[in-house]
Amino acid sequence: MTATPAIRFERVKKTYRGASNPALQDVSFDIPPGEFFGLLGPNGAGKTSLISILAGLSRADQGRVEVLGHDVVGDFAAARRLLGVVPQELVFDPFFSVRETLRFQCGYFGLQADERWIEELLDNLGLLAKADANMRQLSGGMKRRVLVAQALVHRPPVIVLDEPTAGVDVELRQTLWAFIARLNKEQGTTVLLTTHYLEEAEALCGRIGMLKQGRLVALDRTAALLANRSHQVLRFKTDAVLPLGLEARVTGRIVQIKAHDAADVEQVLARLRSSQVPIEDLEIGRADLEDVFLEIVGGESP
Ligand SMILES: Nc1ncnc2c1ncn2[C@@H]1O[C@H](COP(=O)(O)OP(=O)(O)OP(=O)(O)O)[C@@H](O)[C@H]1O
Repeated sequence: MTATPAIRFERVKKTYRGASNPALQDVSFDIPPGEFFGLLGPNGAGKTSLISILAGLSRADQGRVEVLGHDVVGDFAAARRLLGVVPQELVFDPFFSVRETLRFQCGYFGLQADERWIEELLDNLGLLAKADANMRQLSGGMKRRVLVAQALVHRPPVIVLDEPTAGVDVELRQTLWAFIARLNKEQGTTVLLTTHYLEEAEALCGRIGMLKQGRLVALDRTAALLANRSHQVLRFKTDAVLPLGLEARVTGRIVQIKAHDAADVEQVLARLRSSQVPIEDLEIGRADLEDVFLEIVGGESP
């Protein structure tokens, strides 16, 4: 017998009023307990819509969504209590302190505040020094840390993070991921993450789903997604303009070109040489998740 999935999406459809295209079209997949799952897709693919339905903030037109077997509509209170949601937007009551915000959140779930756990959260998220500061006095990065603590304060077995690292500094990203990875590993907490940072998803997520225009276009183990790509990638830096017709991914000075075999590599290098393109720091590597993403989702940025 298979365990009840931590999260189940079953034929979820959603079209916003007045929209010409559906935001979600027949999305179905399960996330088993204990998994670290990454949901990827370009802007407007439907990631936030799916998470809003899961969190009970929005309703699907059709389909069913469950958290550990509890329907998010019919059994809303139970489903919501099992979820810790870190939303994309920073919304707070500015008159509470950090500690009060966390205590208040426990009350929302009808639970007694667990002071030891609150201290642990404050400590692990680097918030101890700000624990008694009013929310309005905090920087954006600190507010984001509180959002994470707030999502975890009732010890949910399933955590949902909607682009938690958008625009945050390296230190917070590292602190956050170390803590979430520990909860996943040590307590078996299920994690559903959306992010535009594909290196993050590649490093953290055991399995990945990709949405495109509201449809699930890929669903596999991260390692399998990477292994299925047969090509290598030629990476180098240059300031010069590339020869016309050479298909490349360019990020600032960094150029990446697909190469299927050694003959391909030779051919690309010969073209660069004959066009007198000076190159630095040349390396040949494996395709990464960004290559896979671009191949599946088709040219739209993550
Ligand atoms: N409240 C709304 N009313 C109308 N249309 C909406 C609403 N929210 C989202 N949409 C539309 O639904 C589609 C999916 O949007 P959604 O925010 O779910 O995508 P996303 O994958 O989270 O994008 P991003 O990466 O930019 O956050 C988009 O076409 C968007 O314009």
